[in-house]
Amino acid sequence: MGEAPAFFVDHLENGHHTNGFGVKSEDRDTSVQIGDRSYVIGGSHEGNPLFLGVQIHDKTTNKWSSPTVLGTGPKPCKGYSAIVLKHGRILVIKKGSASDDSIWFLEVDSPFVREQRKLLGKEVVAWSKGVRGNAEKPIVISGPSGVGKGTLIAMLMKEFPSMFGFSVSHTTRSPRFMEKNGVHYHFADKTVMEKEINDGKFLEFASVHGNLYGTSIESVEVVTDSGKRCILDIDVQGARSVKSSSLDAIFIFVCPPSMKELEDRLRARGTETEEQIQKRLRNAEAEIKAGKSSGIFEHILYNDNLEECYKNLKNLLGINDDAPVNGVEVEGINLPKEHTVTKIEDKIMIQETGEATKNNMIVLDLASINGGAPGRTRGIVLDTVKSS
Ligand SMILES: Nc1nc2c(ncn2[C@@H]2O[C@H](COP(=O)(O)OP(=O)(O)O)[C@@H](O)[C@H]2O)c(=O)[nH]1
Ligand SMILES: Nc1ncnc2c1ncn2[C@@H]1O[C@H](COP(=O)(O)OP(=O)(O)O)[C@@H](O)[C@H]1O
Repeated sequence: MGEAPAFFVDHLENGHHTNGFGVKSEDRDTSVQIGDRSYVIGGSHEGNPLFLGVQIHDKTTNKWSSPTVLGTGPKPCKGYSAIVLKHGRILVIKKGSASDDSIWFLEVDSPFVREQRKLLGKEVVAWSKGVRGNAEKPIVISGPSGVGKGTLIAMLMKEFPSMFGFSVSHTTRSPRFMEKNGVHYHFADKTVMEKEINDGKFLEFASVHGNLYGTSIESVEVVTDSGKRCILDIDVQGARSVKSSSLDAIFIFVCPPSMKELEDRLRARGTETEEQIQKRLRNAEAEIKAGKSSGIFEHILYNDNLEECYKNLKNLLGINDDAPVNGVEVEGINLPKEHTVTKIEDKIMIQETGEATKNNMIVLDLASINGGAPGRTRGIVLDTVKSS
């Protein structure tokens, strides 16, 4: 898909037009055209006033459709500017919104959306909030049951509580003694979880040791929004799905020193029945093989001596004793309530309008944006050009 020409900002003419659902679009709706399709952004999603609506009009069939909308999108507001970017994204700028909620990307044909469309077998679009600066990449940690993933992650979160946040997965397995719902896992009913997977609420999911596990899009967004670096403890199948998404993570596989040691650790943990231990050990061999040879993981760690392994983990994450470790500051983007938007190459010019205007212009440089749905689009550079 080619990039739209500059100055491509299109508000619906006269603001009123009846769509295929018999719903009147209001004058705060905004539409953009990509090929034969118009994407109309405005109103609410499926009658829910908390979610901004997205509808698609196909010129060739003259039909309207309501796509499945993935990710937590912007809350509806008074008006929007929308502009087509390359790689199947639409930049949506909210008028008169809070500074941490002003810049959004609606992905209509990104690799993530294409993948989800195939998976769910229906029309899909996905929201991703735009943030300034570059947060560190999320971390995916995989490895066989009992190798020490949870232990290593707990050490990292304890030492650097403001830097790392854990993506709390959903699972249909029963909670272990000491495991808390919403902290270690969201313990879920199978039917409910399957429905949510069908509704596109999950970034990835897999059947592991006879239970369903999955990472919801929201669980990743919650961590990213807190300015922390997201850690995902997921199996190899899940890691493969994340690898093909736009999450742009670091992939680490943890190996045991031997199968005998793995078995001893699983038994010593005392959380599984003998039958479950046997199942996990059977699966371990295939997981280790896949972990080492699949090309998914750029780092393999051996967890023999725990302290040494933890030190190696910190090293590969770029944490050493000399470097200060802090959370990432989440900076907002303050935009004028009334404005016009124009685009020249990767730069978006936001010009204040209205009576009390000082004619200052805000420039968003999108040349280095990265990440995207599910999660946040990072790397927006912001500049203010003052009128002389
Ligand atoms: N694909 C996927 N795997 C997960 C998820 N959450 C946990 N897992 C994996 O499921 C497996 C079993 O996890 P768990 O029952 O907690 O047992 P443990 O690994 O022995 O602590 C591990 O390999 C986890 O990495 C998830 O959201 N998605
Ligand atoms: N390097 C290590 N040496 C000995 N025991 C370990 C080591 N790492 C972890 N353990 C222990 O092994 C058991 C399994 O670790 P855990 O973190 O629960 O594994 P996972 O999350 O990969 O299933 C726990 O009882 C933990 O205390």
